[in-house]
This record gives sequence, C-alpha cells and structure tokens, in this order.
Amino acid sequence: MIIRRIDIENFLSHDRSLIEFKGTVNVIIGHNGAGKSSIIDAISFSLFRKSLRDAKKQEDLIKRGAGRATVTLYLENKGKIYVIKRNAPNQYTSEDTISELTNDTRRTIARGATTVSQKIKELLNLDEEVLKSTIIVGQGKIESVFENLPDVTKKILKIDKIEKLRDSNGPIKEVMDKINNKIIELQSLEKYKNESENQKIQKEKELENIKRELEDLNIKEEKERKKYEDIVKLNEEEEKKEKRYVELISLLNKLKDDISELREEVKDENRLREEKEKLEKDILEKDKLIEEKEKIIEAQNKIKLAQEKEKSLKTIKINLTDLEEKLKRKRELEEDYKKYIEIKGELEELEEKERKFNSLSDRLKSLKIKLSEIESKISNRKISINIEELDKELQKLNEDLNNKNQEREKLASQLGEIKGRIEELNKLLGNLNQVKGNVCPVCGRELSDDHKRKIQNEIIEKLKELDELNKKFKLEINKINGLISELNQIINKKSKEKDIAIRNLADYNNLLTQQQELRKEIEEIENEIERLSIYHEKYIRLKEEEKNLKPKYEEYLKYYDVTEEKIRELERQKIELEKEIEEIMNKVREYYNTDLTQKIRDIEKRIQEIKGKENKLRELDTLLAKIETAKQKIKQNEEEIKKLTDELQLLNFDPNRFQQIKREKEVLEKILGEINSKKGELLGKKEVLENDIKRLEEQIKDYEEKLKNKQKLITAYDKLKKLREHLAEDKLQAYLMNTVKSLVEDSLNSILSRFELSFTRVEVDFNDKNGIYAYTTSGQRLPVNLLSGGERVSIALALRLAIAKSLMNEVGFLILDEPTVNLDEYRKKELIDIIRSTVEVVPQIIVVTHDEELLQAGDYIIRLEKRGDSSKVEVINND
Ligand SMILES: Nc1ncnc2c1ncn2[C@@H]1O[C@H](COP(=O)(O)OP(=O)(O)OP(=O)(O)O)[C@@H](O)[C@H]1O
Ligand SMILES: [Zn+2]
Repeated sequence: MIIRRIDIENFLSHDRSLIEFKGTVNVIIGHNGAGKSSIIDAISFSLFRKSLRDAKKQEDLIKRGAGRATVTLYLENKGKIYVIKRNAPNQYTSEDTISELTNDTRRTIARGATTVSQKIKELLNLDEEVLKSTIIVGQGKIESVFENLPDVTKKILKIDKIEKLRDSNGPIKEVMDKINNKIIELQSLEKYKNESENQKIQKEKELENIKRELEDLNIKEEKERKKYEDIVKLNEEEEKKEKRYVELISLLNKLKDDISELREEVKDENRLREEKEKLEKDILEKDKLIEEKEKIIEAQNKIKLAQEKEKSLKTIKINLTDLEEKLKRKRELEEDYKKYIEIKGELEELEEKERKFNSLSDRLKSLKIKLSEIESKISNRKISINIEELDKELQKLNEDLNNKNQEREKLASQLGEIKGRIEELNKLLGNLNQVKGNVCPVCGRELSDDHKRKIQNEIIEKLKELDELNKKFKLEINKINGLISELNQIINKKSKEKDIAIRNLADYNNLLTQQQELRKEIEEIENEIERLSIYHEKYIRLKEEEKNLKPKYEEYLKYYDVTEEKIRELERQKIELEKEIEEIMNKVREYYNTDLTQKIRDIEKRIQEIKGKENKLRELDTLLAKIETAKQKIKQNEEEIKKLTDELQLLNFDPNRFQQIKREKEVLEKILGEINSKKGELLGKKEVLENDIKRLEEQIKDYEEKLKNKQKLITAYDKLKKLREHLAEDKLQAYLMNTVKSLVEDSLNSILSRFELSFTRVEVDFNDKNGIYAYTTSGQRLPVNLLSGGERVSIALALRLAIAKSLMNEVGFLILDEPTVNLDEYRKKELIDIIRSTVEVVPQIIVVTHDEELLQAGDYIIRLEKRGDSSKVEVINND
C-alpha cells in the first residue's frame, strides 16, 4: 500500500496544502516549525483520527483562527485507490468518509468516523498500534520499538488472538461448555421419552374401556326414549283437555256468583217505585214558587229606584233655593259692576301720561341730586394758587441756577490751570535731578549746586502755594455744587406745584359748565311736569275709586253664570221627578209595609227543599234502571250456564288419570337425563384421552428428532477438546515466535552490518521486556538500554526495517520523522545508504528532516517554509 497524495486544510500550521508523493524516497524538508511533522500528523489523523503529537483536544489540531479542519488522504492498494476524508472537530465526524476511486468516479463505502475507521482496518489491514510501533515513526519515538517488541510481534502474528482463543473463558471453551450442556440435556430427554411411551400405552387401554361402555348406554337409551315419546303424546292430549276443563269450571262459578249478586240488587224494586210516585207529586209545586219570588224581587227593585229619585229631587230643591238667592244678589251688584268697567277704561287711557309723569319725576329727582353734588364740589374747590406768580418765581430760580453754573465753570478752569502748573513744576523738579551738563533748565545759566538747591527750594515753595490754592478752589466748587443741587430741588418742587395748579383750574371750569347744563335741563323738566300734573291728579282719584269697587266687581263675577234660564230648567226637572216617583209608588202599593227580604228567604228555602227531592228522584231513577238491566242479565246467565254444563259433560276429563300420566312421564325423563349425563361424562373422558395420546405421540417424535443429534455433539465436543490442547502455549505459539525470532534477527543483523557498529551480533528475545541484546567484539552481552544514543537509534531503525521487511509484505510505506537525531556525521551518511537500500523492501519511504544532507537520499523533495503563520509547500524533483 502506498500513499499517493494528501490534501490538508486548516490543519495545524497548514492553510491549504495539496501534497503528492511521487518518488520512492520522499524527503520533506524545512526549518524547525515549518510544518513538516504536521504532514505526518495529517496522515495519521486521516488513518486513525489521531495525531502522533500529544494533542489534548481535537480543537488543537485545527489551524488557529479556523473553525474546521479537513484532511483527505489518497491511498493505493492492489491497484485500487481509496480516498479517506476526515474532519475536526467532533461535531463534523458524521461527515468522515472513505470512498473507492475508479476511472474518476468516486463510490462512498463508509460514512461516519467510527464506521470509516472500522472499514480502513478491514480493507487495508492496518492496525494502529502495530503501524505506530513499526513503520510510522513519530518524532523522537524511534526507540519506542524496544519497549513493545514482544507485544507487537504477537500482534503481527495474531498470536494474541490465539491466546485468547484457548483461554478458560475464551470462545472454544465457551462452545465446549455449550455442547456439554446440550448433551446433558439430551440424556434427560431420553428418560422423558420412555416415560411418555409408557403413559401412552396406559391411556390407550383406558380409551378402549370407555368406548365399550358408551355402546351399552346407547342401546338402553333408545329403548327408554321410545316409551317416553308415547307418554309425551298422551300427556299433551290430557293437558289440552285439562286447560278447557279449568276454563269451564271457572266460567260456571263466575256466572253463578253473578246471579246471586244480581238477585240482591233486584230485591227493593217495589218499595222504590212507591217512593218515586210520592216525590213526583211534591215537585210539581216548584214552578209556582219561582214565579212568586221573581215578582217580589221586581217590586223590591222598583222601591229602590223610587228612593233614589227622591234623593235627586231633594238635591234639586236645595240647588234651586241657592240659585234664586244668588240671582237676587247679582241684580243688586249690577250697577257697581258697570261703573267699575267704565273706570277701568278711563284709567287705561290715562296710563301713558301717568307713566311719563312718573319717569319725569324720577329723572328730576336724580338731576337735582347730581346738581347739589356738583355745587358742593364747586364751593369746596377754592382756586388759591396763582399760576402767574409761580411762573415768575420759577424764572428767577432758573436765573440763579445759571449764575451758579457759570461760577462753577470759571472755578473749574482756574483749578485746571493750577493743576497744569503743578504738573509742570513737578516735571521741572524731576529734570533738575537728571541734568547732565551744567546749564540751568530755568534760566540757562551755569547750574551750580547752590543754584540747583535754590531753584529746587523756589519750586517747592511755589508748589506749596499752588497746593494751598488747589484745595481752596476745590472747597469752593464743592460749596457751589451743593447750592446748585439745592436750587434744582426747589425748581423741581415748584414745577410740580405749577402742573397741579393747571390741572385743578381745568377741573373747576369743567364743573361750572356741568352746573349750567343741569340747571337748564331741570327747568325744562319742571315745566313738563306742571303740564302733566292735571292728568296725574285725575289718575290718582280714579285709582282710588277702582280700589273701592273692586270687591263688588269680583263678587259679581262669581255670580256671572247664574241665570233665569238655569233656574227654570231646574224647576222643570223637579216637576218631572215628582211625577215619576208618584207613578212607581202606585205600582208597588200592595207590597208596601211587608218584609220582602224575609218573604224571599222563605220561598227560597222551600225551593231548596224541592231541589233535594229532585235529586232523590234522579237517584231512584238510576237505581230502577240498574234493576232493569240486572233482571236482563240474570236471564242471560241462566242460559249460558245451561250451555256450559252440556260442554263439560261432553269433555269427559278425569284429573286423577291426568296426574298418573304426568308422574310416569317424569320418571322417564329422569332416566333419560341420567343416561345423557353419563354419556357426556364418558365422551369428555374420551376426548381428553385422545388428546393426551396425540400429544404424547408428538412429544415422542420430537424427542426422537432431538436425540438424533446426540452422537454428533459428542464427536464435536471431543474434537474441540483436542484442538484446545493443541493450542496450548508451548506448542504452536512457541513455534511461531521462534520462527519469527530467527527471521527478524537475520534481517536485523544484515541491516545493522551496514551501520558498522562495534557489535558482532544483535539478539532478540521475545520473552524479555527489553529483549534486545548486543554482543561486543570482546564477546560481552549488553542489554540495549546500556548502549549509546546513536547506537540505540541505529538498532531501533534497523529493527523497525527488519520487522517491516520480514513480517509485513502488505505495507508499502515507511515514515521516518527526524531519523538523524543523535546520529553522528558518519552514521548519518550510512543512514542515507540504508534508506536507499531499504527501497527494495519498502516501496515508499517518507522522511521528514531539517537536515539538508538527507536530500541526497531523496528522489522527490517536498520543501516546507513558514510564511507568516502558514506553512507553504514547494516541490523539487531530484533526478
Ligand atoms: N493549531 C495550530 N494552528 C496553527 N499553528 C499551529 C497549531 N499548532 C501548532 N502550530 C504551529 O505549527 C508549526 C508547525 O509545526 P510542526 O511540528 O509541523 O513543525 P516542523 O516543521 O515539524 O518543525 P520541527 O522541525 O521543529 O519539528 C509550529 O510552528 C507550531 O507552533
Ligand atoms: Zn537757573
């Protein structure tokens, strides 16, 4: 098997690298950290889902920053190409696949991480542990081959499986135990079979007896059944007769009973008829009584009517006298009523003028009040201030103010002058101290110290004088300022006074005009009032009269509808009523002075008595009718009795004889029932026995079938027992290991001879954990752990190659990650030669190295470089 290609995506340091393996010796070269081992890890990951390096989590294998890594490995095996695709992290394992590639078509054979791993193991015969111990050599792991040499060898030879096979809980023993159990089972089966056969014979005998018994019973049953059928027929006939017999007897009894009852009913007939006649006579009186009662009620009603009419007559009479009185009063009031109406008319005519008079009077009153108010205002307001005088005063004050201002200005300019001079003198005083030459700045003469001092004194004196003056002027200005502000205040006050005076004068004039106007209006109104006063007086007088007449007028209104016609109408009604009452009274004269109610009560009592008699009569009638029907019935029943007695004689039924037949029938039924139940019992037994026999037959057949296997099982058990003995450790296993031992040893020594180590021979001992020993030239036997690092690496490599060469003809590649570590220059060169010559054993070698020297060994160079964070691949053919 050969690795054809690997595609790596986001795996460790690789972004995306597509690497083909073409030579027999492929050298992957690059600096530390370039991403060489990552390729080997990718191969391992695609085969076993595990990297060679110590990665704790699958996530560590994914290129930092990427979310998912994918590795695709192309393997060639026996002319077929397999494509294995693996993914990390675990959430994508369901997308793992292995497929077969033929003519560019891809057929997926398995999917999902576990299934894919299983398939790889089956198809390529690749056992992870074996491969890692031999031909895939991880970085720094070359020597690990020493530790597990015996285990690996056993695994390669599948000896471990043989061991398991003959184990005491291994599969062979298990099968043997199972067979043995079966044999024991079959032995007990044989016993059961014999038992079943005996049982069967027993049951067949029993069945024979029952069959015979059944036959006897059938014969007896037939005899009894015939007897039974005869008696049943007889019984049926008698039953029919009995039914009719019972019917007839009960009918006859009933008829006789009826007759005696009916006779009882008929007994009283004559007495009842007499009673009836008497009652009929009494009842005849009833109609007369009713007639009389009606007449009395009519009279009673009429009397009541007359009384009512009398009552209305009385009311009419009262009304009549009342109305007559009222009419008399109405006539007395008539004159005053007319007068009142007249006055009312005149008052209406005067109303307008009176209203005007009143409103003018009111107006006059209010105008007079207003006038007196204005007049009092005028008398209160004395015009005391003379405006002209105030004007003059103000003029004089303003002049004063002007003068003072001028004075102040003059003082201010004088003060300015003084200040100017003080400044000048101060300047001069300053200059005098700074003069350089000898010329006086004041007079131009020579400036001696004396002169200087004199001038200084003069200036200081002058300054004092000016200062004095300055103060005096300032004082004076302050004084004038005070006067000016005082004047200003006075002027302000006077101006205000003047304003108020002007305003007051205007108000006063205004009041005078108002007074005049009011007086004029009052005069006009007074004239008008005088003109209207005649009407006013008349109005007052009429008003008084109206007031006096008003009660009479109102009383008259109360009698307004009392008229002559009304009184005449009432009189007419009165006469009519009197006539009606007279008529009614004439009609009922005969009932006068009798107690009508008592009379009616008496009559009603008698009617009630008669009604009772009527009821009695009706009862009698029904009784007599019943008696008539009873007589009829008696006749009918007597005829019927005669007919039924005839039938009874004809029927000729004997109850005793019927009882006899019944008893006979019951006895026969009992006998038949017994026979039947006995038969049922026997049939049941028969069926059970037949079933039992059938079941036993089947069981016996089944046992016989199973027992046929017994001999076969015994033979198989013996054979397995022998096989297990043959597989015992010392024999096959020891033979295989020994054969391998010499094979591996020969190969190992032949390879090692090329390393030119100082050993004569290396020995392999599978029974020992560190089972490699080297013989020195002086004949000493050294265990491998005592050798130097370089020696150990050489032996380990040679051993791996030896195992590969001698044991695994199916594996086609060898992977070496940094094999030159610990080797000196010389052995490194040897290694190159070894690698080259190993090609004869392993068709494909993949070497990972940072050592440029190893390039000589390769015919296909894959150079790796790290650019930034990513590994980049460059391929060089080394022809
Ligand atoms: N998950 C990751 N993502 C990205 N880079 C990683 C990841 N894990 C490891 N690396 C880096 O990948 C680089 C390649 O590692 P690798 O073991 O392949 O290097 P190498 O070429 O075999 O070097 P050496 O000769 O030192 O063994 C290293 O620099 C390592 O730090
Ligand atoms: Zn001078």
